[in-house]
Amino acid sequence: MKMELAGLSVAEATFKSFPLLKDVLIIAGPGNNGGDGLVAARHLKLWGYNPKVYYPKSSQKDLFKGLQTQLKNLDVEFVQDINGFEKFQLIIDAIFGFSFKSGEIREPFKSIIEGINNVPSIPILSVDIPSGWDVEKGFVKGGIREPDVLISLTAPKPVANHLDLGKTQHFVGGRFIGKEFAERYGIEIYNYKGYDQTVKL
Ligand SMILES: NC(=O)C1=CN([C@@H]2O[C@H](COP(=O)(O)OP(=O)(O)OC[C@H]3O[C@@H](n4cnc5c(N)ncnc54)[C@H](OP(=O)(O)O)[C@@H]3O)[C@@H](O)[C@H]2O)[C@@H](O)CC1
Repeated sequence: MKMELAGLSVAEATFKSFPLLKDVLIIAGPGNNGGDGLVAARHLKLWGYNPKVYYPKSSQKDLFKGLQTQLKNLDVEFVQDINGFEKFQLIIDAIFGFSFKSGEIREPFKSIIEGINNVPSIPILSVDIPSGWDVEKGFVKGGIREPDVLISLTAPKPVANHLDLGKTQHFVGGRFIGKEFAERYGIEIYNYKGYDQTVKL
């Protein structure tokens, strides 16, 4: 359930930030961060975007197989490589989230991030953590370039304190947590408007 709502938050932040950039490449990593990307791809497709998904290390868990089936049923294309980034208007970075372990980034993700960094003209929306950044300390060499948008899920992580807020728009999508959970873990409940799943900080 959380992945569904988190993925919806990712799609909503995309729509709020980039309503006109319909040709989106979603790069999904091997864990739940990638799952958020798959869910976001589905919503974006239904909202009139033209998402394509690159999912080089797909999970064999039933939940993830189901997410892929849903996308295929909606004619969302899974690309087999990402040569020619230039044809996309926007990259959604759903490669690594809060379980990323700093240090050497293993392939194929090392080369994927290098490829993204080599095309600075395409904006990036990062899901929860800019991929390759240290979850506590922020950017480290080899990490993805500073994203244009970060959507923090559940609550902002320490990495968000290292963003250049002159460049990066920061959203949070955590409407799916209950009051009791928030109080227990000291999580701020933001002022979500109407039926919005996200709020811009
Ligand atoms: N739980 C919740 O409440 C919620 C969670 N949510 C979402 O889940 C995300 C966390 O998901 P997660 O824990 O599945 O892990 P995630 O960050 O996707 O990546 C793990 C993968 O990365 C890999 N890997 C690691 N280091 C690596 C390296 N150096 N180089 C290469 N690979 C490396 C690692 O590989 P392994 O070590 O297993 O070989 C593993 O396969 C979170 O950020 C948010 O988006 C939201 O939906 C809201 C509610």
